[in-house]
Amino acid sequence: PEYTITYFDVRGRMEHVRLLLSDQGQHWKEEVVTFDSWTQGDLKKKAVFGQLPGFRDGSFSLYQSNAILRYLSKIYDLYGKNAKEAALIDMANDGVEDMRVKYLRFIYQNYEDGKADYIEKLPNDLKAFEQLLARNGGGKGFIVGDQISFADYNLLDNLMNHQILAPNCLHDFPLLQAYVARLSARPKIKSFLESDAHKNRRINGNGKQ
Ligand SMILES: N[C@@H](CCC(=O)N[C@@H](CS(=O)(=O)O)C(=O)NCC(=O)O)C(=O)O
Repeated sequence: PEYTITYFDVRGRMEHVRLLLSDQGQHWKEEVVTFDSWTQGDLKKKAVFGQLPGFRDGSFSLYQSNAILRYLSKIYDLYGKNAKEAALIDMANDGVEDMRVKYLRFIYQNYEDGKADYIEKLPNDLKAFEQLLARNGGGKGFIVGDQISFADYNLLDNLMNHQILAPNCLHDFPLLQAYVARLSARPKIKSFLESDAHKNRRINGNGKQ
């Protein structure tokens, strides 16, 4: 397949898709959009919702990061084994999306003044994922079922971003701590995380993390 990611030079809302593609042994092209070309060119007008990321699979074009994630999950069998598992995966992914929206609002609108409060309140959100993991076979595997799903890549990226913001944020969540270590040690994920492409890409457009 000919995959292309069209996005700003950030991890942002696409690093979990990059984790998924890497873990599934896939390659992709990066079409990096600068803020100038975004405001002066016609990319914004062409984007369905006037926003990035965009994703192309050959001539097939898609926007909305969670739609991109779900599209790929159907190609690589990352959506659980049945309707119930798929629904639980959707529930977990929607929970990650809620955390992401909160994180992005904090990063872009209230970083300096809101940092202490955001970090203090973090356990309230993390606890939900610790409990979700615990309910799935004692939390030694994936967030739902006994195979990796697209929600795992999203949760992993989200947790790693929060460990950069607050290095000890998983201190009281042993299952999540082991989960991050376990998933980031998967060989293809490990080499992606060690790549310059990943390491040199900022998490957020304003450089705050
Ligand atoms: N729901 C969309 C949100 C996309 C979005 O907010 N994109 C931002 C960039 S980022 O927050 O994803 O980094 C954007 O295009 N901003 C520029 C603009 O809105 O003109 C998704 O999940 O893809």
